[in-house]
Amino acid sequence: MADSELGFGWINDKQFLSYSFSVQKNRLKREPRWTWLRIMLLVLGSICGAWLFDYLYNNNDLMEVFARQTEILDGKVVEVQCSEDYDSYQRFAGCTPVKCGRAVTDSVVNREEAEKMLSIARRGLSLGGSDGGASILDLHSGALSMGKQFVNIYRYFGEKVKELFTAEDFRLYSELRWRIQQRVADTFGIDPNVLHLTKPTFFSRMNSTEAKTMHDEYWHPHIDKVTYGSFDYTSLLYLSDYKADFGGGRFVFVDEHVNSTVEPRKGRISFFTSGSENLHYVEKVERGTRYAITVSFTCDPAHAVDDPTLP
Ligand SMILES: O=C(O)CCC(=O)C(=O)O
Ligand SMILES: [Fe+2]
Repeated sequence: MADSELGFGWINDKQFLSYSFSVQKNRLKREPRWTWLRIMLLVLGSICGAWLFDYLYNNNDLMEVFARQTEILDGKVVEVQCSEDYDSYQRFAGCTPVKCGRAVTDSVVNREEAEKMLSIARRGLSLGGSDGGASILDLHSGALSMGKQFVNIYRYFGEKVKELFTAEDFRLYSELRWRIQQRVADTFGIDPNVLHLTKPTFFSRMNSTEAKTMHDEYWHPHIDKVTYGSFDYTSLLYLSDYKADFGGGRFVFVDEHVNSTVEPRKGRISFFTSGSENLHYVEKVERGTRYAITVSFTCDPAHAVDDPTLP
């Protein structure tokens, strides 16, 4: 065979055979190293790719789950350092937070009781509702979202309200409020009797309808002590289930490095000291409807309110 037919004009058959043998030998020698290098590059590339995808397309904030919807928590408590917010207000020894933190429990209110509270929320909110995605009903003042404003259900609907709620509804509210108060006091090492219910105490209903007024914009980070003044300890009783009833709408504690979420679960109570050590927001609800009730406590007897009662 002529050299030219081989296509390698500058070597003959014998040279070619010996060349290809030595190339194969070298390749065999090099192959394990190259294979490992390729695998390592592939793994590294995949990790970087996944990280980049997550960074570009998912929420950029680092998040950890404090309470997952599927968990049943007896009581999960995390202590955080108290902010100085409480110094701007009168301090009440044995009540004003000196130990601050956040906690979640699924064992204070059962799902049946939460279902009954949900029924109260549905009935009350059926009278009105915001044009945007967030409606509230404040049982204490009677404030109900209506279109782009609020009305007083007790004045606006008069007798109709009496037909809507029963004495049992209000009894249940008082019973659950007292149980929550005891758990809050126990967790933060204070006497439950030094705590007072404070206003606003309200049901909330959130969905994905576009906001029409600033009252619909529940997703801004805020400090309850600043927003509501009298609050020292905030509690939230969730009346629907994250994922099953709605998407989005997780509660988020905003922290320096990693935010942490509470996934609502029917009957779950999330409670925390109300200062800036517990800056938080609610994620936008993406689908379905999310119900909750805010029940909060003050140390200041001047801001105490009685339990709501039948008008
Ligand atoms: O519904 C929630 O999870 C929180 C609501 C809230 O932050 C508030 O009412 O101040
Ligand atoms: Fe809040």
